[in-house]
This record gives sequence, structure tokens and C-alpha cells, in this order.
Amino acid sequence: MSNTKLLTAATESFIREHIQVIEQHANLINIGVPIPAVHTSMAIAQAKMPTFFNITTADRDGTLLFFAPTHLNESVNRLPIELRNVSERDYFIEAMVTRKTVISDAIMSKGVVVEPMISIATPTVQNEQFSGIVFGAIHLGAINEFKNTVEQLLPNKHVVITDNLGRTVFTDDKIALAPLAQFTPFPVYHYITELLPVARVGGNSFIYEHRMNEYGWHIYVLHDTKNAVNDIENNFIVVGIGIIFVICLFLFFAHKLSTKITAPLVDLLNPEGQRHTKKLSMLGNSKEFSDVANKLKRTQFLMQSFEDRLKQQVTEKTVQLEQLNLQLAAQAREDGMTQLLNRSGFDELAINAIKTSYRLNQPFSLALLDIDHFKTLNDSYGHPFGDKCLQAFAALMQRNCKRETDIIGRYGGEEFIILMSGKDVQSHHKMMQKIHQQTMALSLTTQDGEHVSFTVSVGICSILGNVNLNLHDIVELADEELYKCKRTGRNKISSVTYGYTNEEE
Ligand SMILES: Nc1nc2c(ncn2[C@@H]2O[C@H](COP(=O)(O)OP(=O)(O)OP(=O)(O)O)[C@@H](O)[C@H]2O)c(=O)[nH]1
Repeated sequence: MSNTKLLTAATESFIREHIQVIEQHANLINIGVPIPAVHTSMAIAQAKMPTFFNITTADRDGTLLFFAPTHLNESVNRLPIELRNVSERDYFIEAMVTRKTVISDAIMSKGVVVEPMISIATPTVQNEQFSGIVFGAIHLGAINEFKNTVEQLLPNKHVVITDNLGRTVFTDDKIALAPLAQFTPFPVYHYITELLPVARVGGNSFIYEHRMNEYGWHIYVLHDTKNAVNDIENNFIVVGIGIIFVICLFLFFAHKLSTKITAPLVDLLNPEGQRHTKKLSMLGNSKEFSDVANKLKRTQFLMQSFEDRLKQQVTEKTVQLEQLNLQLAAQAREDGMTQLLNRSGFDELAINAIKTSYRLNQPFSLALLDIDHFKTLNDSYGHPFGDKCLQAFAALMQRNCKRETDIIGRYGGEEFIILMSGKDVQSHHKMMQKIHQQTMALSLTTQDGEHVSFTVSVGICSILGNVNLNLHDIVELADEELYKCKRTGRNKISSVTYGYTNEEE
């Protein structure tokens, strides 16, 4: 039961209890019990119920007839008539008119005792005529019933009870509200509590609960806003931690569940094979699962085949590319017209061959061969014929220089080069003589059917032992010999030997 409901029930039973006493005595009068006996009973009742500071009878004009406690009767009788008459009081008038028990608003008593009070008035009726009232004044300052209830049930809360006009009937000791003080809380709303009404009492703010009892009294239970806000904030933390805990728990179980589902699927894709068997059985052998498993296996198989095919294609392409690279490299070193090495191709091989010869202390010769008057050939028979001569001369060289160690190249234009290693330099010279003679014997037919021959000049540089000359030096020396040939009439061989002898032929 809520706080206000409890208190509402308590106030109702409090009022009912007091009504009963008043109505009992009115009834005694109504049924004709001798008045002295009724007065005696009233005095006893008042003594037993100290919240009644008096239980009184008045005649039909409102004049007080009897006053309990009886020791005040004399004082009452000495009062001026207007103070001994209650005919102007609302509770008297209402009881007279309605012929029913009336509970007054919270008012000040008058007469011998002036205190805040609530009057319970019951009309008396004799010969069906209104004959007066029996009424008891509840001393608001002496209400202790609720105090105990409040202290026991609501130790940290405050209670305000008002009549139906908002005049204070009761407050606990901690609230500084005088009896009869007006208490009509005007709800303002707190930023945290938002929807909870907040009342201000004596400069303090309280969140309040409100209820009205069946007699029109208002019951307010006040909560200190600081405590209430703290309570709410604490609850926020507790609720927040609770929510986080629940989320964590949910995530944990969600993870467990997802792992339980996905682990066997992942395991299915594991090429190690049968490890999934146990996990599969965890899920049961449902048709859906075996469908998924089969599809995954099929996908895995397709992926594997695709990967294998891809690897094979990559390997094939790599080999093709390597071959292409070799071809390109070879082409880069080759003279397109004669298929001999070009200058850079020749240099690359010749440098290594020279180094090897030096290391092995082997003799070697380098010869430059230049077709004589080649320009005239071109000019006389045309450039294509010139090309034909170049190709024929290249073929002639290749036919003669068949040793593995012979390196032949076209060094530019109509100039050819050959490096001969091993054996003796005489054999190199003989080889050049052979080429020289065969060139003279070579006869090429022009487009016009004319037979044309040409000659070649040859400059040779032979090296015996390690003379510390590099390719460039040796080419220059051979070129000097070639120049000598050209200068002295062409169609000649001139040679120089380093490390042994210098000979001109
Ligand atoms: N047909 C043809 N001619 C070329 C090629 N490369 C260079 N020539 C020509 O070869 C000729 C070389 O002429 P020159 O350097 O004066 O030499 P030459 O006429 O042989 O005179 P000498 O060497 O002094 O006997 C030039 O006319 C070039 O145009 C080629 O690939 N094909």
C-alpha cells in the first residue's frame, strides 16, 4: 500500500472513531436517556479521548448546555452569551439543516479555550424536531495518532494533512507549519524529476504525493528533493550498471551462440578434413545444415579448382614472359639486318671474354673489318644492294669464324668486329686473311644483273698475356691499324701485337 493510501486510511479511521463518539451521545439524547447520564458519559468519553478538548451539547438556539470536561462548565457559564452560543458556526447551521453529522473545516475555537480545532457536530432530534447538537472539538495541536504512524512508516518523509480548504490540520514535527496555516502546494517541475510535482515549504523543495480522504481532507507525503534526486541518481547508476550487465550477458551468449553455429561451418572449410564431425553433431544433422555444408564444400571445391587453374596460368604466363624477356634481351643485343651482335651486345660479351683471357693468360686478337668504298656501292647500285652486301659479308664472316670463342658483331654502318680468343694469334691472322681473300672473291648480282665485287680493310690488335688494356683501348688500337689500311690504299690487313711483336702485313 502506498504511503498516502495508508495515511488516508488512518485519517478516515481517526475521524470515524470521533464521529462514533459524538453520534453515540446524540443518539442517547434522541432515545430519551436522562440528560445527566448522557453528560456523565460525555465526560468519561472526553477523558478517554484527549484529542477532544471538549464534548459539548447546545440547544436548538446554539446555546451551550453542557461542557466536558466538567471543570470548565462554570467558566463557560460565566462567558458572555455570544461566546456561549455557536448558532453562527457553520457546523451548527449545517447540522441543523441537514440533520446529519457535520465535520467542520479547521477553525479557531472560541470561549474558554481558544485553539485550532475541528468540530464534529451531530444534530439531536426530539419529537422529530431539531433540538440542538452534540459536538466535539478535536484539538489539532493534540493529534498524536498520525505522528506515530508517520514516524514508524515514513521516517525520512514529511506529512501534511489539510482540510478541504487547504488549512493545515496536521504536520509532523519537522515541518514548520502552524495549525490552520494555508497549505496549497503549487506544483512546479524539477529538471530531473520532471513529471513529479514539487512543493515549496518554508524555503525547501519537496516532491509530494497527494490523496484526498472521504471527508475531503488532503493528505500530502513530502519527499526531500535532494534525497529524492539522489535516490533517482543512485537508481540511475544501479539501473545503468544493471543494463550494462544485461547487455554484456546478452553479448556473451550471442557470441557463444554465433560461435556454436559458425565454428562447424568454418571447420567445414578446413582442409584438414574431418575435425568438424564432432561440431556437426552438436548442431544435429538437420537437412538445412547438411545443405549448407554441401554448398560450402562445393564452393570450396570450385574455389580450389579455380585457384589451381589460376596458379597454372600464372606459371605458364611467367615462363612465357621469361622467354619473351630473353628474346627481347637477345633482340636488344642483335643487329636486325645481319643477325650479328650489335655494338652493345658485342661489348658485353667481349669485355667478359677479354677478362677471361687475361685470367687464363691466353692470347687473343680483335679485328675491325670495314668494307671499302661502301658509299660508292650504295651510290652506284642503290641502298638495298648495299644492304645485300652487308648481309653477304656478315654471312661470310660467320662461315669462317665458327669457334665457340669467336665473337662477331656489326660495329656500325659497314664496319664489323671480331674477337678471337685462344690458340695463337697467327691462327687469328690467318682467319682474317681468309676472310679478306674470300671477300675479294665474293661476287654479288645487282638488280640490273651486273656482278659486283668489293674489298675489305682489316685492322687487327693481338694481345699476348695480360697487358692491362681494356676493350676500348684495344678497339682504338685495331682502329688505328684499320686507318693505316685505308690511308695506304685499302683492301689490306694491318695488325699490331702487344706483349710480343708488332707486325704489318
Ligand atoms: N646500304 C647501307 N648503307 C649503309 C648502312 N650503314 C651505313 N651505310 C653507308 O655506308 C657508307 C659509309 O661511307 P663512308 O664512311 O664514307 O665509307 P666508305 O665509302 O666505305 O669509304 P672508306 O671506308 O673510306 O672506304 C655511307 O654512305 C653510309 O650511308 C646500311 O645499313 N646499309
